[in-house]
Amino acid sequence: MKIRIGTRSSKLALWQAYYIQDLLKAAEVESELVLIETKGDQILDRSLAKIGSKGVFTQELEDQLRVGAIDIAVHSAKDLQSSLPADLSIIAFTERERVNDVLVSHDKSLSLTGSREFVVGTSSTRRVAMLKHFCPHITTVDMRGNLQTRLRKLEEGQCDALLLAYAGVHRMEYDDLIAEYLPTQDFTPAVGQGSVAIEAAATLPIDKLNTVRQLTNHAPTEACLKAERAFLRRLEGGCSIPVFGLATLQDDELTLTGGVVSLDGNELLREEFSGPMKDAEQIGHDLAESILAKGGDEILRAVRQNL
Ligand SMILES: NCc1[nH]cc(CCC(=O)O)c1CC(=O)O
Repeated sequence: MKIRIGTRSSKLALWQAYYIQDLLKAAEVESELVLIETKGDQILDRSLAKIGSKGVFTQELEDQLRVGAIDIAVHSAKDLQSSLPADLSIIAFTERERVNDVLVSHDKSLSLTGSREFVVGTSSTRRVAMLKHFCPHITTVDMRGNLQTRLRKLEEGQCDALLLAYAGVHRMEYDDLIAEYLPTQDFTPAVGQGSVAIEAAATLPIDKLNTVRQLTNHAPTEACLKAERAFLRRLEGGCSIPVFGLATLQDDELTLTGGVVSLDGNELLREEFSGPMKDAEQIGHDLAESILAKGGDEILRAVRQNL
């Protein structure tokens, strides 16, 4: 058996693809990487929210899954839209990395907890809105491009710091530049942050599916991501709306905290729901219903009009 692994060719995407390849190799399962360019890789001069986030980093990979040119597609779970077409599914979620966002800078004395004013580069609507909410003294500048591009912009002085997912910073070995780990209680990460998701078409032969799943899936992470993704799905969101969600497990009890923040940062709704791990998707759905009923629907309507 040989597994063809489809991946984008950014350094982070390649790290993820090699990570999957290594998990397969440990069980002597052969694989090869197939590099695929997506719209998100080509268009670098417009914000993701404006391109329309739906499938911007995934569409071309999904096309190749459908025609059977690749067996699996590897994604950051965070970048995968919350509802997939009926003929595609996620067959595994890898064990999650630390989920925090981190402040990245050459100036290690920078912190978001004080009142010091500085400029933070980010292209995420969630991070911009959260900074407005928790740190109104901070100025943000839009910063597209892969991690290497953003770091170059930091070097050039276009901003004083970047706000990024720890997972990506660590995987690219930029830990030395971490000035601060943001607490997840306030800066709750994006749904799926820190896990690698494997997508496959319904036509993937069952022996390949079982092999890949058995060697790469992490059951506790899967339960958490199912809850988070059900939450996001009910809000009809992808990674470009200012929604956050994080599930954790204690024994078999799953706790999901999540919410939404208005683009101006003025309103932030957050709630926490718990229940047995087997009800992960129900918990996510129920949390979303509650957030919508408490004013989340209004916030999201305004967000969609503004993007
Ligand atoms: N939206 C881009 C993206 N997709 C996944 C990661 C980091 C790795 C991860 O969270 O799995 C990043 C960069 C970032 O948000 O800093």
